[in-house]
Amino acid sequence: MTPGARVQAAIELLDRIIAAARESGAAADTLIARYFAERRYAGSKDRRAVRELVYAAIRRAGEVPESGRAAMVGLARDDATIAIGFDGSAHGPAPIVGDEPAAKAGTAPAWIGKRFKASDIDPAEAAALVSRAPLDLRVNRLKGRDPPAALGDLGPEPIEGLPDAFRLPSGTAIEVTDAFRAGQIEVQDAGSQMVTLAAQAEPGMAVIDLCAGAGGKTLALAAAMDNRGAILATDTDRGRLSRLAPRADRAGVSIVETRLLDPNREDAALADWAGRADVVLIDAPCSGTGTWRRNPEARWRLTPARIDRLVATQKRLLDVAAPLVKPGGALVYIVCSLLDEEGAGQAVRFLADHSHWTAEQPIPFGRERGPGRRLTPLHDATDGFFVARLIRPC
Ligand SMILES: C[S@@+](CC[C@H](N)C(=O)[O-])C[C@H]1O[C@@H](n2cnc3c(N)ncnc32)[C@H](O)[C@@H]1O
Repeated sequence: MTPGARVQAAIELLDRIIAAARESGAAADTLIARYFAERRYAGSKDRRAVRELVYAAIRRAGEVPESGRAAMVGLARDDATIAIGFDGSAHGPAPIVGDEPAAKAGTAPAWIGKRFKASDIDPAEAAALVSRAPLDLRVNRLKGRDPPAALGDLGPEPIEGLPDAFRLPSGTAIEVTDAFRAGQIEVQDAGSQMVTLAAQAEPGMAVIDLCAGAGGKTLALAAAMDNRGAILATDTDRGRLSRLAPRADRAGVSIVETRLLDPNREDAALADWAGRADVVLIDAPCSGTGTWRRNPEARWRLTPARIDRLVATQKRLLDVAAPLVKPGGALVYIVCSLLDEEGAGQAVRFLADHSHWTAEQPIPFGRERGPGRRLTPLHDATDGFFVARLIRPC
């Protein structure tokens, strides 16, 4: 593809991604995969280059751009090498005219910017939320403690405080390695590994992973438990939960039972676990403001109403989880959001509503935020998280 054809492809893709963001359609990665499935003639170098252009345009625009062309014109105004692609050739976009509208550069929609300010996220912290994330891995202790030797050539870097973690440059194709296929390593952001440590999971414990999804944290808990004890992994999303069992098999994990929950009827489905869990971990559904490094177009999809709904679900899940914890046990509350209303605010509310519960220091990472701790990309070089460890009275 010529430089012009690459810019034109990026414009077409951005149009689809913008429409999907407005209509709650498919994610950018899915749309990019579909686009190239229809264009088999594009080689891997072209695909990579177009993808880079698309993500650079997404990262640059805090508000949803008017159009794919406006997004790319904005990028071209910052970078002359991209402006060359607007060449008016057969497969390229028309040349940029003098006062043509361009998407404004920014970090987040203005209304989210205000909420960041209220949560003490300053502009430098907010800007780091849309930087490029590295690729973090967790060595699966159940299959050996050292990073697989075969990955040595990729230059794995250790991550301070996390003996099982190492970091590779973003974009490393890890899924094709034998070590990945054999379950020796899992892809998991360092922040996600850090907040999971708040569970203090040990062999023999009974643990509920209430919002287990496809099991990212479930597998880390099982490894910390040396595959001894019991984990109940639940979720309301059948598709995500169904991906957990094959991942557990690959990782050599056999202590996990999965259970699909009905939204709003979780208590009935969990009655057999009342007062039994050493730990209930809630990795709650949230706005995901802490994970924009990986899916920056997510900030175009958020609305105040959606955050209100998430806050209500988080509160409900905390109330569902409390009776499942045994006396003296712990409720670990996690969100990958930097907004206090989803993080520290929820923990404060829970402690006010549940007398005699107390908050313990959850992890030795990040910075204190209310009754818990917060990790941010700028301060901790991880995705953004809030975590609290709440103890049920004996
Ligand atoms: C942040 S994700 C979990 C990610 C997962 N723990 C991991 O580490 O990969 C939040 C999950 O909460 C689930 N969820 C939403 N509402 C729920 C509910 N009422 N009960 C249980 N899970 C719920 C979503 O389907 C989603 O999988």
